[in-house]
Amino acid sequence: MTQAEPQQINTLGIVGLGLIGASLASALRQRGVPLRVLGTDSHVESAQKALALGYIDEVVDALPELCSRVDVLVLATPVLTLPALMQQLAPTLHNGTTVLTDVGSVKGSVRQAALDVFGTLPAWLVPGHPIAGSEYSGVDAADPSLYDRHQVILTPEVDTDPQATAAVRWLWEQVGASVQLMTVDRHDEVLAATSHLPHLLAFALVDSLAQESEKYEIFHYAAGGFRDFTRIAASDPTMWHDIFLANDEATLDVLDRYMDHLQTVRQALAQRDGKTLSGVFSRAKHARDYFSRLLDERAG
Ligand SMILES: NC(=O)C1=CN([C@@H]2O[C@H](COP(=O)(O)OP(=O)(O)OC[C@H]3O[C@@H](n4cnc5c(N)ncnc54)[C@H](O)[C@@H]3O)[C@@H](O)[C@H]2O)C=CC1
Ligand SMILES: O=C(O)C(=O)Cc1ccc(O)cc1
Repeated sequence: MTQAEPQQINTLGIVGLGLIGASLASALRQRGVPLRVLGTDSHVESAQKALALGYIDEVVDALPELCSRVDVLVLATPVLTLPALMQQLAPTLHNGTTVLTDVGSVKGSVRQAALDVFGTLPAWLVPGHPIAGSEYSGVDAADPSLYDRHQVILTPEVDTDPQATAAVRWLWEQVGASVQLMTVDRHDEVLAATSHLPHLLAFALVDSLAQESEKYEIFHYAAGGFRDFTRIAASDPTMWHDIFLANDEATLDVLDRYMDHLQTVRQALAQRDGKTLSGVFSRAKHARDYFSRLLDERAG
């Protein structure tokens, strides 16, 4: 499939200057991409800090003005804030001169919000999701190399303007990312398995152990595996509240399958069935070894 050439993009807008939004702005700046970047954040100090650090060129708090002054507008706020933002932007976006994209970790809820607000899926809407991030949040966590050699998934629909998709692709490629296209449903299913379920397990494990009688004493002995779980469990509660409520169905599906498998493992342990346990461990190790180069590349 040939890709459309992006129309000239001169001005970018970012709503939400936290980890993901400010990392994008700082990466564009560090790489010398010739774009004027306007931004806003409901937390006034975050926008001022992004300006002071030179990540953005101007703070523009009024959403209609911000939208009307940019070629591409990126929504980089928690997933459940997106319907209200789209509602506020709708009158300005109806002109169709601005490409709208987002970075939300769930895509079905973004599509539904667009349908609710616009009555149809607009040709200038290109939902997206950078598969890059960390347990840190806020403008202070911005990292200009965050997207380097990482993937960004875009979920355009059949009626999406190819030039709008090309513009968003171009943007992410400027900061070192490689762009993949996917359907919304496939995105939410894959991310439920590879990102949302692991976060749910980490939150639940750390919460459960922290509630036991020794309380926090066990954290003194956290090494290796448990330490890795605690890193994930340090992720932002607001962001993950929104992700799980927005992707509940796909997460429940994969959680149920995982719980079935966990029951099998539990039973094997209760019955001292070493053969079954070894089978589980060997297959898991084989999968990790097989994909280790790919996984290490992404971790860099
Ligand atoms: N943290 C991560 O590792 C990743 C997060 N994402 C997605 O990116 C989005 C942003 O996440 P982060 O940057 O990590 O969160 P963050 O908490 O670091 O930044 C979000 C920013 O949005 C601002 N904000 C919240 N509501 C707003 C509103 N109504 N209007 C204007 N600003 C508002 C907050 O003040 C904050 O500065 C989320 O949708 C998340 O699902 C995607 C990939 C990775
Ligand atoms: O820190 C980690 O382990 C992550 O997995 C970061 C992350 C969080 C949410 C996303 O939608 C994508 C990446």
